[in-house]
Amino acid sequence: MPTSGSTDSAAIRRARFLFLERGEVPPWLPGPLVSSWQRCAVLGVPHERPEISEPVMQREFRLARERSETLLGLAATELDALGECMEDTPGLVLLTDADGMVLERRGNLDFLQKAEQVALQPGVNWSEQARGTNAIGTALTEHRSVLVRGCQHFCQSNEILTCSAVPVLTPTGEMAGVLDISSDPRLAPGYARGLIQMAVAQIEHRWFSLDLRGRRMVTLHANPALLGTWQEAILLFEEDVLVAANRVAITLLGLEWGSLRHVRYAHLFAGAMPEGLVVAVVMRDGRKVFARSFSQKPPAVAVPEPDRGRAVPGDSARRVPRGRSAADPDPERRRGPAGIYWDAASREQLNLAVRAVNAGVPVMILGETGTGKELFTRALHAASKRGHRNLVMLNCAAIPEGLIESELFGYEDGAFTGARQKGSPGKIKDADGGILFLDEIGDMPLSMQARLLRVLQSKEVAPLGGSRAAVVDFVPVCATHRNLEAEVAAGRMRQDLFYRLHHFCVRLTPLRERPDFPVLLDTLLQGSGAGERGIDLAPEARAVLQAHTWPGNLRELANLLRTLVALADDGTLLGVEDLPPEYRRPPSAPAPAPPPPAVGPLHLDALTRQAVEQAIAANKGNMTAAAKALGLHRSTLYRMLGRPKVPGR
Ligand SMILES: Nc1ncnc2c1ncn2[C@@H]1O[C@H](COP(=O)(O)OP(=O)(O)OP(=O)(O)O)[C@@H](O)[C@H]1O
Repeated sequence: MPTSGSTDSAAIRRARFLFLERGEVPPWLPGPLVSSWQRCAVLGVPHERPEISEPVMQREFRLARERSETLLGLAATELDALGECMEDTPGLVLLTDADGMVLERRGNLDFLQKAEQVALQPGVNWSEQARGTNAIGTALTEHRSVLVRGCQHFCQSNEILTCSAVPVLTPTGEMAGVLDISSDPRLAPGYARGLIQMAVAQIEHRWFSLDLRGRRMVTLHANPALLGTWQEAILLFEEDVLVAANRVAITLLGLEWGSLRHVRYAHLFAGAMPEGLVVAVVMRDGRKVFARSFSQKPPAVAVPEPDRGRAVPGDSARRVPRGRSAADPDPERRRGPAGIYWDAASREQLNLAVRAVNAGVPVMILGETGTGKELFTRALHAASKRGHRNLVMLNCAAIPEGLIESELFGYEDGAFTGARQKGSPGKIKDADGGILFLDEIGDMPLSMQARLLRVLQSKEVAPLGGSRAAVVDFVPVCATHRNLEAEVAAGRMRQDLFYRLHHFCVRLTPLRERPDFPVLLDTLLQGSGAGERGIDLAPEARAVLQAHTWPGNLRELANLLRTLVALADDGTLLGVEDLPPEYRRPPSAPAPAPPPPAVGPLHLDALTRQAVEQAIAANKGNMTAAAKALGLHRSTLYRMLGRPKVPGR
C-alpha cells in the first residue's frame, strides 16, 4: 500500500481516478472495502472536495444523545479508559449513534485539532453516505468491524486518518452505534482494533444486566474461570424461549439473530435449565460447557484477569448474519461511477427516503423515463440499513403477465408445466431483509395487485403450488412514469394498493426543468472519460444542448455524451457541428429551417443566439440566472448578445 510522500500521493490520485473512470480496483484496496467504494460511487459521494460538514444544531445533537442515552451510559467507562490510553498517542476514540453521528470523543488534544480539519467531531454524521468509505460508516452499513487505513478512505481529505470501528449491538442484535479509534496513519492499527473489540464486548456484556424482569439469564463458557467476564456467552430466556443473546452466544451456538424468539432452551441444551449455580451442561454436539443462570441482576463477580492475548470471541466480522451481499449482482451496471451526480434537492430526497426505508415505510419514485429512478433506488438501497441485504428488482412492464406471479411469489417443485424442476423462492422471498424494487408498478396486472396487497398486509408469502406461507420482511420501493392517481381513476390500479405503496413519494425532475444542467452536463462528460482524454464541449455546443428538450432525459444525455466522446479524437473541443443533427437545433424552436448543406459560422451563431434567448426568456429576463443556466459567465452572455453589461441583472 502506498504510504506517504508526493510520489505516493500522485499514485493514489491516479488509482482513484482509474477506479472512478474505469472501475479498476486499486491493488491496495482490500476486498471488503471494494463494495464500499462502489457504493460511494453509486451514491455520488464527492471524493475530492467533500461537502463541508457542519455539526448539527445543539437541539438536534441533544435529541440524538437522548435517543442513545442507554448506549452513552453503558459506554462511559470504556470511553474514559480508552481516552486515557490515547492521551499520549496521536489518536481519538469516538462513539457514534446508529446513524453515524459522533456523540462523544476522547483522546489526544493535538490530534483532535487535526481531526476537526475533516470534521471528525461531535455532532457530525460519519455515515458512508455523508463521508464516503470510513470505518464508522462502513461498519454501520456492513454490520461488522472495519479497518480503513489512510488512502483506503473514499474521500481524499480523510487520508490523514487510519480508523478502526466496531459496531455495538443491543441484546437483540440491533445496531446501537459504533466505537471507533481514529489515529495517525503512521501508527500500527492492530492495537486499536484489539482495544475496541474488547471495549465493545464489555459494553454489550453490561447491557444484559439492565433489566431482567420476567427473564432468566444463562451465561456459558468452556472455562468456568471465565464465567462472569465479558468473554462469556449470554442468553436471555422468557419462560424457555430465547429472546436475547450476545455475539459470543450466537457464534458459539451457531445461531442467527433471526433465531431469537424461535428457539427454545431444549433445542440448545440437554437437561433442564440450570437454577442459579455453576453446573456442567452438555450441549447437543456433545461438548461440555459451564453455565450459570440468574433471574435477577447477576452478582458482582470477581472478574478474573481477561486473557488479553486472545481475540475477542465471536468477532462480528464474520458472524453477524448477512443475506447474500447485494454488493454486486451486476458489476457492469456499476461501471463509470464517476458520472453519477445528485443535486442538493435529490440528495435531500435521498436522505428522507433512507429514513423512510429504515423505518420500514414504502417509497414511491415518480419520474419520466430516464430520470434516474433505478439509479436513485440503488443509491437508496446502498445508503439504507438494508444495504447489506438484497436489492431485488422486478420490472412489471418487462415480463409477460403470466410470469409475474411466479417471478414474484415463487413456485414449488412441479407447480406448473415448464417450472424449473427444483422450484423457485420468488423475488419477494429473495428480498427478505432487504428491498424489493417494483419498477413500472403502474403496469402491474390487476390480478397480481390483489396478491401483492395481501403479501404487504400479512407480511407472508406462499409459493405457487405450495401450502406453507413464509414470513418475509422487505420494504417495497416502487417506480413509475405513469400518473398513478389517473390509473386508479381509470380502474387500472387498485386504490387500496395505491394507498399501501404511496406513503413517501419522491419526484425526479425531468432534465428540461433542471436548473443545474451545466453541472450535470459536466459530471456526465467526465463520467464518459472526456477529462482524461482532453476532450471538452465548446460553450456554443453546451448552450445548444441546454436548449434541447430531452424526451429521454438523463439516459439520452448520458448516451449522447458517451457516443460523442467515444468517437472523438483525444484533445478535441467538440462544437455544435459535432453534435448529431437532431441536437443541433432546439426541437421546440419555431419554424425549423431546412439544415444548410454545411454548418457554417452563421448557422452556429443563429443556434447559439436562439439557445441564449430561450434561456433568458425562461429566467424572465434575469441575465445572471440565464448565464448560470447556460453555464456561461454573465459577461460572455452579454458579449454573445452584443450588449453592454448591466450591473446587477
Ligand atoms: N443521477 C444521475 N447521475 C448520472 N447519470 C444518471 C443519473 N440518473 C440517471 N442517469 C443516467 O440515466 C440512465 C438511466 O437511469 P435509470 O435507469 O435510473 O432511469 P429510470 O428513470 O429508471 O428509467 P426508466 O423509466 O426508463 O426505467 C442511467 O444509466 C444514467 O446513464
